Amino acid sequence: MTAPLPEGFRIDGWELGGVIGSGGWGTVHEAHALADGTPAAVKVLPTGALGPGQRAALGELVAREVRFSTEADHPHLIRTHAVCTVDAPHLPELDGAIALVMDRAETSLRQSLDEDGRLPDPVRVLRGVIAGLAHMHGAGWVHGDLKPANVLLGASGEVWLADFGLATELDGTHAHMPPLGTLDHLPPEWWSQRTGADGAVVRPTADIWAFGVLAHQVLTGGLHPFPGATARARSLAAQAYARGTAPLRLDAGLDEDWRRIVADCLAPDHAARLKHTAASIEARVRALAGEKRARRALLPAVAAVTLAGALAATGFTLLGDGGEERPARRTPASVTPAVVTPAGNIAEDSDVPQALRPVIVDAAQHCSDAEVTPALLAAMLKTESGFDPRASRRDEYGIAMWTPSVFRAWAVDGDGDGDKDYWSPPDAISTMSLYVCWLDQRFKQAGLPAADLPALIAAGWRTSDRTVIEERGVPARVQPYVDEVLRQLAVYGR
Ligand SMILES: Nc1ncnc2c1ncn2[C@@H]1O[C@H](COP(=O)(O)OP(=O)(O)OP(=O)(O)O)[C@@H](O)[C@H]1O
Repeated sequence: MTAPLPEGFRIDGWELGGVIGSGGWGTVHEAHALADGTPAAVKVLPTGALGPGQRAALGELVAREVRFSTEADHPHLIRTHAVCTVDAPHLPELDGAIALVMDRAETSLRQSLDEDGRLPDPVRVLRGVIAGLAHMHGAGWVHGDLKPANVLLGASGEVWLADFGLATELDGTHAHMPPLGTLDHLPPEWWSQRTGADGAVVRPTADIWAFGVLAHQVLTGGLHPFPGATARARSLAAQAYARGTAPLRLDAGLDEDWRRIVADCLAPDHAARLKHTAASIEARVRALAGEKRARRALLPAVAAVTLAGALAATGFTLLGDGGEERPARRTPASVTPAVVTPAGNIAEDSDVPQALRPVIVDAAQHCSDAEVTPALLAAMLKTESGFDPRASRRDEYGIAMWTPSVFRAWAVDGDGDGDKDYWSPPDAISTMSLYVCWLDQRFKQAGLPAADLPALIAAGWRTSDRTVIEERGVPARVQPYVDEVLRQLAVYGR
């Protein structure tokens, strides 16, 4: 094994700290940006000692990782910020090595399960994992190596999928990948597939199987769903189950809802698993997490209002005639007596239309970062459009005033009608939540002051993540907008 680069070594604009760990291809270091101290992790992949075949394989892995990471920005996918070449003529083994500069995680899910067994909030972690996976599949990618070691956990509670070396773009309904992967998370059909020159066929249903195994592990403090002392034995048990010669025996500690989700993910073959997409599993996990959270926080009746009811009550209908929606003006929300507002929920006596509240609460729950609350989303919507789904201004449209090109890059189908549309409040608000969640994480990673995050998020929404990070605060030109959001936030979140 090559000795690591020394602490203090500089690669382009980054200075290395201590070693975090090593994998099959290289070593991961702590690091920070010389310009502003932004923490990062740098994966150093030496190429010197590799034979030509290995070097080509490594080049391929890096190219996939980088291409994926630049194309698939998402709050639950780790980002590669830069790819550099190590310039160290005095260290021949490392000279010319590839260095990937990434978001820095605190630990991995593997490590947390090994050290702590049961996680404090396993469902939140699973929500992050399935949201990242749903985004990948939606963007036409398969992860191909989903396992606890490839789920990284950030210092502020971020949940990131990592290691996209095996991520492969879907080619129609499946893609090919080299036969690597990890025994413990490979679907049973993998063993009967032919591996031609292109490698094994990998389909989204393989990730769904892997999520089923991972969810079982996370919910049971690390137990694999199939018995066996070794990965080989467990995979044989999974194959026996898939052939129908052994039943699926999930841990007795799983509650009924989770038991159903895990069993669906572990449907015995590709065809049976096909009907459970990452998006449908994500919706079930979110509903489960939302229900439990709502019960815990004793939310008012909003959580029970259905989306359809909410839409009908706003006068917003989704019509099939040429895809045109015809929203009607809402009647003002009726004022109800003030109640104690759980932190971040919307004050009952505020002017946020009642019918929009479940939509906003649901969208905020999609983000696991504490700053993205229903009250913050409501304050931004009020400031943007006064909650008017038909609002427009230059090239910004709808209740969240989305610029179409930006919306397209992030779009979420919040109302589940198969279309992503900024005129639809659930789509516009869910997408807003996803985007501000990402802004929040960017600003935390950049080390901006935690107390300023709501203001910074509002500023980032009006400008960009880069502008706010470069200015290390709210740019003067959007200060009036930010002040208004904060004023509304104080009213809604009190
Ligand atoms: N961005 C990151 N931030 C913090 N720690 C990281 C980051 N990426 C990887 N690590 C940690 O560094 C160690 C090595 O990771 P690496 O991805 O190189 O290998 P691996 O995933 O353990 O194995 P392999 O990639 O060979 O399957 C692991 O402990 C991993 O949790």
